[in-house]
Amino acid sequence: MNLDELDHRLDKLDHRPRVVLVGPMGAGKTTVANLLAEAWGLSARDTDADIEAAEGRTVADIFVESGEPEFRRLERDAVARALEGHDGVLALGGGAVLDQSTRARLAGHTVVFLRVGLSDAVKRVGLGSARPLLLGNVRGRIKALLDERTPVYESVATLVVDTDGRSPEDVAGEIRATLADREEQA
Ligand SMILES: Nc1ncnc2c1ncn2[C@@H]1O[C@H](COP(=O)(O)OP(=O)(O)OP(=O)(O)O)[C@@H](O)[C@H]1O
Ligand SMILES: O=C(O)C1=C[C@@H](O)[C@@H](O)[C@H](O)C1
Ligand SMILES: [Mg+2]
Repeated sequence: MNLDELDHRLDKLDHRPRVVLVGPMGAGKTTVANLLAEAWGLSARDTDADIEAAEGRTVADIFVESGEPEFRRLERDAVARALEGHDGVLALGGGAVLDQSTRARLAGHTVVFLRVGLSDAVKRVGLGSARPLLLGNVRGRIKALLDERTPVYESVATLVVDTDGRSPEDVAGEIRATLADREEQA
């Protein structure tokens, strides 16, 4: 490896997210990412927000106007960019891990799966239309997504944290404590 290649590799290492949060809608990824970033003095980034900023339209509008496959393509690229260019806390969209290349990219990262059960997820997402995959039958859609995706979240996670009945602050506190313990032992 020549010096340029080495620099490039080191540069990439410097810009790894401190932690990547995955999990279903309502798990609290965006909320907990902000709490962790604040506690660590880092910035929080969210791939849904990145996509909305780049496209100048909401996730819901992208689904309606361009369809889910186009959203997933934008999401795959947004995740790849954030994994290489963000050294803070990164929240992924709820369905990002469905993409095989995204799952491969997550290998070697600290990935936290925020687990949430059906009843807490339904309470948290409410009945709004900001989440296009839930339109029509929020409870039924969330149940189907949880059943289908839980094994996928588990497969990429290096830490699983239960969030049911807990405050976002409590969840963020557990993540900080567990990661600090692991670092001490490493
Ligand atoms: N542990 C928690 N307990 C109670 N409410 C929570 C908890 N975590 C998040 N919430 C609330 O649930 C709602 C959804 O949280 P948030 O937007 O962070 O979820 P998300 O995982 O980012 O969802 P999405 O995948 O749709 O972006 C917010 O109103 C948030 O305040
Ligand atoms: O779970 C999902 O598939 C989604 C979750 C949200 O974060 C958004 O990325 C979008 O609403 C799709
Ligand atoms: Mg979110």
